[in-house]
Amino acid sequence: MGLLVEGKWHDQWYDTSKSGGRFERSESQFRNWITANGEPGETGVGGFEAESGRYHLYVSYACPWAHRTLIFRKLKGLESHISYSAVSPEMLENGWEFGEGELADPLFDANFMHQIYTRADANYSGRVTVPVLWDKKRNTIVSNESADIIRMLNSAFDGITGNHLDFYPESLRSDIDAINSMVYDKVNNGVYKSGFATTQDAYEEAFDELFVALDSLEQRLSSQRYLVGEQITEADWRLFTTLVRFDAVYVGHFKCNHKRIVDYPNLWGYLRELYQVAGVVETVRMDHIKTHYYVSHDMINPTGVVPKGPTLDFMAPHKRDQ
Ligand SMILES: N[C@@H](CCC(=O)N[C@@H](CS)C(=O)NCC(=O)O)C(=O)O
Repeated sequence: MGLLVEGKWHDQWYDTSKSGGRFERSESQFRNWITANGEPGETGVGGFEAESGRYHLYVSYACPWAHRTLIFRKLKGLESHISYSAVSPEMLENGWEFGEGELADPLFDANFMHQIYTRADANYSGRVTVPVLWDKKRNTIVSNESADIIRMLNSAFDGITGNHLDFYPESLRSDIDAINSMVYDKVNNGVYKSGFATTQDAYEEAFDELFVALDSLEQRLSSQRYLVGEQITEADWRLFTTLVRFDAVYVGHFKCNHKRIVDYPNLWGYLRELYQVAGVVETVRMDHIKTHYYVSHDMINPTGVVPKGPTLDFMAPHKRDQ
């Protein structure tokens, strides 16, 4: 694990010394926006129009942020329009790396993800994260922010695909934004704040906030089917990718062990329902998920031994429609 400083790779773990042992996530730096006709999008930069075959998505199957983008590519019918490839699950001294066969880099045959970043910006300083949405025409990174990428995929290509499913409908936007910001801080990022904390206080603070949030989501899902009512929105997919990793990884590896998702009847049924949505199961690679976390974070798990369990029956009937 490491980062680029003015285009040079440095192998170093997150620095929590100035934040009282707290893990602080850095902001994504590539924030361009694809729109139907290339007009500037939400972040104000134009010139990236939706075109079939122009863009490539680099993901890790292990990563919950990248996983969101794979789900949107699938549900929005973009498979023949946006190519994708996955990196190896182990993230070691060179950061994310490409592998053999389906884990190779199909565009440049690069060895490491940091080489994709320096192709876009030879002097880039910052973390080398996935997902990355690459523009084959302008030879640069459109975006390395999953929250932005799923918004683009939600609408920019509708004229090409004819798929008008809308996971961010106008009338629900303020509710979606509100739940997203709580879920991001306490749950999506909350599990990382718990797992990467280097002091007892920082860990307990993140842990307590995480389970207060999960309790409130459990409550919410007792009276409504999805996070903002009766239709699946972006907010549900953003929560899903954390929930699906929770019992297999976050409970043990990130010490989020007050309760498992299977102990919450509503969250567990909801998780199974989302998992069973057509197309989603192919985006979930539990082998990559477990290997990535347990092997890559050697300051948390120095032996790199990957636990065999737990057994999770995501296909059991969810009965959320009753
Ligand atoms: N805000 C980014 C976060 C992406 C992110 O942190 N990805 C992790 C993998 S789960 C990563 O690549 N970490 C490498 C690092 O921090 O050096 C997004 O949502 O796209």
